[in-house]
Amino acid sequence: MPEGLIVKALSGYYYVKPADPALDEIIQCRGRGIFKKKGISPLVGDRVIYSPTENGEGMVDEILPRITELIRPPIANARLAVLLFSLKEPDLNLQLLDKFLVHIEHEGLQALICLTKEDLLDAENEDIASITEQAARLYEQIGYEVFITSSLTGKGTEAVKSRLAGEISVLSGQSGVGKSTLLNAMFPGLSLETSEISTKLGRGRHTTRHVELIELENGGYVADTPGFSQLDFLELGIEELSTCFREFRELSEGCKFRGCTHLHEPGCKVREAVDDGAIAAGRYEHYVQFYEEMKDKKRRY
Ligand SMILES: Nc1nc2c(ncn2[C@@H]2O[C@H](COP(=O)(O)OP(=O)(O)OP(=O)(O)O)[C@@H](O)[C@H]2O)c(=O)[nH]1
Ligand SMILES: [Zn+2]
Repeated sequence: MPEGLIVKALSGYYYVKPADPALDEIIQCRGRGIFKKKGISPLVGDRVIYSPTENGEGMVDEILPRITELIRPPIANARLAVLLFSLKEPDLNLQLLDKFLVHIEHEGLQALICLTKEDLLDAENEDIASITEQAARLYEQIGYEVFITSSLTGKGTEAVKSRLAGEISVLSGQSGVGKSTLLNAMFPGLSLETSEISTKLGRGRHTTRHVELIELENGGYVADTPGFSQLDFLELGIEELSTCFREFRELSEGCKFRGCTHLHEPGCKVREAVDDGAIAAGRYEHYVQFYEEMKDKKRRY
């Protein structure tokens, strides 16, 4: 039976791209009734076994094991989360970046940080230039890949492009940080609509949503949906939060108390590292803020 990739799901149909490169037509498929009975739903990004039916359509018979599974957006097998944060317009927001990173760590994806609109930094913006450098160095030290990009000058775009090859990626970032513009700069054939145009039409690009994978010319796929649209912490246990701060993980094993929250317990290695400067104060501050936010939510629900 042939294998394929679900690239779109809409109105009960799954659109499957055959794995065989000789078959370049997308096949419109239904899912087997058994999936529904078992409470399984095929997802965009699923590798599946399908069988062609007489009417030129097909049937998804089997879903191959997933390596990751996101709920919002509903996508299987994405391995890379590309986080876009503009250096200006809007200003770099490291608290939001850390929030995204918590979610990505929780989902088990790899994060790739793109600091966009580098061309907007000029001689008058020395402060921002040094904040940018510091941020890039900080996140690299923690173990993330960081790219500084400009879709206007092309800086960094080739490097990001080659990282997307062969991967299923989700792009995340606030509205206006340049997601569509970056995709267009990397893959001119795509001609994605950017914000200016959609505001003219008086509606956001992402108002009617179905999830779809955009095939890239280098064998990668990007989800055409804002990734991680829901950034509340409802799915995350409060005790899991500190494990989503990568640089806390190993250190926390040395904390005096098991289940140390790193807030006020004596003998806390994480807080010691903050005092020594081994953990950035800003990251720790965000940890405390998110912790409080989660505690608050628990009280309300
Ligand atoms: N100067 C400069 N402007 C950019 C760059 N990238 C994007 N922009 C501008 O930023 C605005 C928003 O860009 P989009 O690509 O539409 O942003 P988006 O993240 O896709 O936004 P949403 O579709 O709302 O999620 C547009 O006016 C772009 O021209 C860049 O590298 N440099
Ligand atoms: Zn601790």
